[in-house]
Amino acid sequence: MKIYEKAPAKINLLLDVLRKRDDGYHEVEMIMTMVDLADRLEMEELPRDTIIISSQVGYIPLDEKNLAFQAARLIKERYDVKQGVYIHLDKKIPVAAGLAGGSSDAAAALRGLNRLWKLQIPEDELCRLGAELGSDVPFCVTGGTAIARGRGEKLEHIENPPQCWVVLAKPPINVSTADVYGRFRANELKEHPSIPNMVRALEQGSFTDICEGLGNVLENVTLGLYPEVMQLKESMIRLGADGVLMSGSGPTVFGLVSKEAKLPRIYNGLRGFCKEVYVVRMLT
Ligand SMILES: C[C@](O)(CO)[C@H](O)COP(=O)(O)OP(=O)(O)OC[C@H]1O[C@@H](n2ccc(N)nc2=O)[C@H](O)[C@@H]1O
Ligand SMILES: Nc1ncnc2c1ncn2[C@@H]1O[C@H](COP(=O)(O)OP(=O)(O)OP(=O)(O)O)[C@@H](O)[C@H]1O
Repeated sequence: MKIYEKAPAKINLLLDVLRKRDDGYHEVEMIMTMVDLADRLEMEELPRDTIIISSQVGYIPLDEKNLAFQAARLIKERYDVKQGVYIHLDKKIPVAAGLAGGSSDAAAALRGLNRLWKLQIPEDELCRLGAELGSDVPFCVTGGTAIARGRGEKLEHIENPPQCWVVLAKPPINVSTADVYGRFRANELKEHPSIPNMVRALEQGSFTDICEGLGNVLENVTLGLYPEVMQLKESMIRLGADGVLMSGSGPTVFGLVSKEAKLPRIYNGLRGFCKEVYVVRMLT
């Protein structure tokens, strides 16, 4: 039997860092949501005790470094599954982009293998397993729109956020999340973005307030390292996006746009100097 799972990309509407923890991770407060740019996983049971990963792209690891491989290995170990699995990753999400592509693949593998092997693992347990694989994986297991605290694993969902267009632009640089967090200095922060304001804006469906409330304290680190990310932000604003922010540790910049009629100008303007531009919808 073959099963399929979608693995959508996430964006951070808000990312705040509270402090560095003793375990080396940072205590964060974020608001994340999914967009309809997605990888697709095809999973097929193998009679042998083995995990095989393939993909149509050549620039991601296909061995135990792949997060989908790690998800399959974890579920096999914890639930004593003797069968193996073949997972094909149809990659559409740009890699090392701040869009949680690998994390979403891992989450989709957890959801899919739970179905394939009829394990009936409840969602909160899948999230706990996901947290062992990466900080963004629990959110990717549940999807939707959520506040994420702790390392990213403590989730509180926000119901019925409004829909809007999202333009994503990824400059041709790869950013290491560990490096960005490593360079972040909490004591140099002058302002924190407001979680309550953003939650209110989402709950009330106020697009203007959502755009005003966008904030990511990691932006300054990445912008300092890569001026082209700043240029991309400025271009998106100039071309008419209503709210613009870097996602995660970057380098992808997203623009929220309420009116469809604005999209061609923004897309064409960005494509003039940035190869990877996507027009997507927020997944609500
Ligand atoms: C930047 C975000 O993507 C925003 O959603 C996440 O905070 C990072 O999520 P992720 O890529 O799943 O992160 P992980 O794979 O768990 O960690 C990668 C590295 O980022 C740093 N890291 C990550 C999460 C966190 N709360 N504090 C950290 O300091 C750590 O150095 C860690 O070694
Ligand atoms: N299934 C996968 N898809 C893409 N990259 C993967 C995968 N598994 C492991 N990786 C590795 O993870 C690294 C980070 O890729 P990913 O696309 O997940 O980053 P990201 O979008 O910045 O994630 P985040 O937003 O969670 O920090 C890549 O350099 C790649 O080598």
